[in-house]
Amino acid sequence: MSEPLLSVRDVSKSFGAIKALGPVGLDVAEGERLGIIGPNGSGKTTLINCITGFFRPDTGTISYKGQDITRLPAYRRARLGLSRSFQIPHPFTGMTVIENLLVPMDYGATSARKELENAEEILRSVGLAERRDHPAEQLSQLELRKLELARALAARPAILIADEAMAGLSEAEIDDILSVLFELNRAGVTVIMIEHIMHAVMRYSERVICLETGQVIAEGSPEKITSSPVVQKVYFGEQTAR
Ligand SMILES: Nc1ncnc2c1ncn2[C@@H]1O[C@H](COP(=O)(O)OP(=O)(O)OP(=O)(O)O)[C@@H](O)[C@H]1O
Repeated sequence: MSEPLLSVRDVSKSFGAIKALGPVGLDVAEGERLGIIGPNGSGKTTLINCITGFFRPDTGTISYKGQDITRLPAYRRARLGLSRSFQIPHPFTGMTVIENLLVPMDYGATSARKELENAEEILRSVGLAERRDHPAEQLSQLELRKLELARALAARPAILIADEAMAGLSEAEIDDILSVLFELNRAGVTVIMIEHIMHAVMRYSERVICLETGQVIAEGSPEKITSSPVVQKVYFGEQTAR
C-alpha cells in the first residue's frame, strides 16, 4: 500500500479521570471515503479534534502527507489541507452566501478575482449557486448544511471531515447531501464521515471504523461492519449479538 494520506498512531486523550480516546491508530488513504461510527460518547469528536488540532493528544502521533503534524496548531493544519464541517452550522449572519465563503478564503494567498471564482465554483459543487446573493439567515436547514460544507471546502482541503452533516434531515435531503459528498470525493477530496445515520454512512463509505469507549472495536467494509457481532452488541445490546 502506498503511504497513507493521514496516519493516526497510538493517539489517546483523557479529560481528568475520563479516558475519552485511545490509544487508537488508523490510516486514511488518498481519495478514500472513510466512515467513523460509534455510540454517543465513544470518542468520535475527540478523535476529530485531535486530528484537526483542536485538542493536543496526550500520546501518539498524527502524520499528514508524511509530515508529523501532532504539534501543529489547527489553523496550520487547515492550511495544509485538513478541513472539517460542524454538525451545527454557524454561518456569518448579515452576510450573503458567497460572502460567507469569501471570509474564510481571505488570507491573501490569491487575488480577489480568483477567490471569487473559487467561491462560485464551490457553491456550484454543493448546489448553492442560485442562493449566491441571499442572506445566510434566509437559508433552509438543508441549505445551511450545504453552506457549512461549502465553508469547509473554502480552503480547498485534501481531506474533508464531515461531522454529522445530515443529522435531522429528511431522507430526500440526506440523499441530496450524500450526492454532494460523492461528487466532492469524485473530484479528489478524501472524505471522513462521522455519522449516526447508519444507512447513510454505510451507503457512502468504502470502509467503516467503529469506536466504543475510545477504542476501535471493528473495522472493515460496510457489509462487514453491519453484520459484525461486536458492533451489533454495542448498538443493540446483548440479544442481537448472537
Ligand atoms: N471537553 C471535554 N471535557 C470533559 N470530557 C469530555 C470532553 N469532551 C469529551 N469528553 C468526554 O469524552 C468521552 C468521549 O466524548 P466524544 O464527544 O468524543 O464522543 P462522541 O463519540 O463524539 O459522542 P457523540 O456521538 O455524542 O458526539 C465522553 O465520555 C465525553 O463525556
